[in-house]
Amino acid sequence: MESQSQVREYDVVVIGGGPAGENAAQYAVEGTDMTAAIVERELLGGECSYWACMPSKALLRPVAVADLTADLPGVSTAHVAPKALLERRDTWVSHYDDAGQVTWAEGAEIAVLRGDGRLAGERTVRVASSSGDLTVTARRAVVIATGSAAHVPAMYADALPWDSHDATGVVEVPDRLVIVGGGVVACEAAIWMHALGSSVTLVVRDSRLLGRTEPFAGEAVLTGLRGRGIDVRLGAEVTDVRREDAAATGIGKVHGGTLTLTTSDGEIVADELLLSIGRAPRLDDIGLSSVGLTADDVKSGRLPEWLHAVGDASGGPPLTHWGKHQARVVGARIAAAAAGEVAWEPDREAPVPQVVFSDPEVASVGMTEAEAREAGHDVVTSRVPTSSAAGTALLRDHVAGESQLVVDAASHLLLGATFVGPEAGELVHAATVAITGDVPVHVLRHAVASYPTAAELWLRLLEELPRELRIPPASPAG
Ligand SMILES: Cc1cc2nc3c(=O)[nH]c(=O)nc-3n(C[C@H](O)[C@H](O)[C@H](O)COP(=O)(O)OP(=O)(O)OC[C@H]3O[C@@H](n4cnc5c(N)ncnc54)[C@H](O)[C@@H]3O)c2cc1C
Ligand SMILES: NC(=O)c1ccc[n+]([C@@H]2O[C@H](COP(=O)([O-])OP(=O)(O)OC[C@H]3O[C@@H](n4cnc5c(N)ncnc54)[C@H](O)[C@@H]3O)[C@@H](O)[C@H]2O)c1
Repeated sequence: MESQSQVREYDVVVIGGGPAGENAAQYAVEGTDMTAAIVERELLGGECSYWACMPSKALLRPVAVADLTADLPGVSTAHVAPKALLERRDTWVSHYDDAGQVTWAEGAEIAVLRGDGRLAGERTVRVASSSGDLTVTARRAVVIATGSAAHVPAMYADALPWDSHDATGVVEVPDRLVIVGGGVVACEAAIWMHALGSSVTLVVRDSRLLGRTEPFAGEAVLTGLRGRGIDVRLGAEVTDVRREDAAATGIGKVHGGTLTLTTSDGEIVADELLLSIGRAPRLDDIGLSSVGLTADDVKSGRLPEWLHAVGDASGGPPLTHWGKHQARVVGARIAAAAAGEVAWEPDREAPVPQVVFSDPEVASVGMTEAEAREAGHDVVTSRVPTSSAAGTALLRDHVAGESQLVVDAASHLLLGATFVGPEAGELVHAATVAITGDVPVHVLRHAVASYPTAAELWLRLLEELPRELRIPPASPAG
């Protein structure tokens, strides 16, 4: 039990024990004699382990496999068993018990301090818990890794809508579920909730799904969702929400009586509403003003040398792998500085890949065609049906989607890539490597993929590029 006045000192103190915070602590002290502590107020492992990536993918994978068997002659068609599907989810979230992660932290010699962490001055963090306050000072660095929180506009608040915790932690499957939003959470949750038995309506304010990806990817997902019986209303604005007897019944349970949504596309009556309209860094109430900083300072990286921000809290792309990458970079910087060295880093930021585990799967990295043009590149693209390689066509009977490369005509360098269809998430990594390593497309043509693997789609994409991109660009005159 901590006493009111207890003070402890570590080399590195991390506020927030999600994947980004855990990696920052680990990479800062690993192989050194420095000490680290992670302050966590809920479960060590964060959103990703219990309420986001892990449960959502545990729910989606069996659905994808069942879909595949329905499109693959030679095997019997499998069906989703809702109770077993939820049990699989429970296993993957360790029944909401973080003992395994605590064992990992102890093994890495990282202390876990339970409670609410707030900055309380330079290199100082106050940890408040039911067992009293603890003051922790950091000899070297403090890392903010507090994650992000879902947007809930005032219009929705009284209806107590579901957020992603409820959707990934679903216990009671509502008969009629309306999902507001057309982004990643909406496109993934629609699939597992439909598979569990909900009749799903997606209300999308924009004219397309997955607005930050190539338009052809959003169109393929729209066709996929509608094809499985999900009602997708594009360009529909919600103007009013009413609910009878809203009640805080608990995570994943239906939060009260019937809901009525008034939208520009008519009235929708449902048993539950999942709000998935984006997230924002969780930077309120972490004591930034005690060191003269604001949330904007954190998001724009204007921080004193002892303070760092990683993961969703940094305002960067809210993705686990990106947060973990930032954390490895920051951890290495802290370790190097403590040794009087400077950590090696590439001279530009790595490209950010993302996989949307929708139907069909969408994977992208780097710039879209529109982004590349906007950035002033002379752009060449090549787009082919994802079924157009023997290896992709063999994966199932009907391979939906197209895939595309975006290339800079002057340098022959890959600027971006999007894959839609089976194995998209695996196909995109070669693009990430090519962009990170500045491999021009005339060289990539000589990276031979095995026949007949899905990776041979790369050959199809590269062959579709103009012939002049098959040899090195002419050197600039002079
Ligand atoms: C439904 C869903 C599915 C997703 N699927 C994927 C996916 O497949 N792939 C992917 O890359 N990304 C996915 N994401 C995004 C991913 O979950 C986040 O990018 C990732 O969890 C961010 O990690 P983090 O460590 O920055 O923050 P978090 O995982 O949010 O962890 C932050 C931790 O800090 C703690 N904390 C916050 N404030 C304090 C405080 N003041 N004191 C003490 N502790 C505090 C919180 O309790 C939490 O444990 C998904 C997100 C959602 C919502
Ligand atoms: N597979 C993955 O990698 C994965 C899965 C789930 C979530 N995530 C991460 O979580 C983040 C949050 O996901 P998300 O789906 O909540 O956000 P998102 O940013 O992906 O999509 C938000 C959607 O809500 C719409 N919207 C915004 N404000 C609105 C409003 N007031 N009314 C109606 N619609 C509105 C947007 O137009 C968009 O369609 C994502 O940015 C993503 O990085 C990743």
